[in-house]
Amino acid sequence: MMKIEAIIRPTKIHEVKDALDEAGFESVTVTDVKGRGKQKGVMQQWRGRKYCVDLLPKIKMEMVVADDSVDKVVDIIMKTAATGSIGDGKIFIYPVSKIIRIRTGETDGEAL
Ligand SMILES: Nc1ncnc2c1ncn2[C@@H]1O[C@H](COP(=O)(O)OP(=O)(O)OP(=O)(O)O)[C@@H](O)[C@H]1O
Repeated sequence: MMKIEAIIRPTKIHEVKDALDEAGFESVTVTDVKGRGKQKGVMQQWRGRKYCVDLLPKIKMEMVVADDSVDKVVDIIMKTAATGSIGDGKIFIYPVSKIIRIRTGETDGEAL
């Protein structure tokens, strides 16, 4: 079991979520976050004055899936979250040691 954590543009969340849902990956945790990548924010202008917005709003999606689903989920996120411009985001993948469904006590694959 692997956890896929994707930091994406807020404007892309519905497209990504719908595509994952259509492929049978409906379980997800979504959080509003702020962050920055290599470009360290963006310059903006307000009333003639320039200022740097250091931390940009992003969406963090977290999904735990079976090992053999990782490539498929990553592929869907790559295809739907990309615009080709800087700030498209990043995907981090971690191993998960245990899952427990609180309602039934089922574990691991049965609790996915
Ligand atoms: N190394 C990192 N560690 C933690 N969070 C990161 C890391 N890289 C990116 N992020 C998160 O992902 C978001 C989007 O990253 P972003 O796409 O700007 O990365 P990048 O490396 O600058 O790539 P790009 O050149 O495509 O912009 C950031 O705002 C931040 O929240």
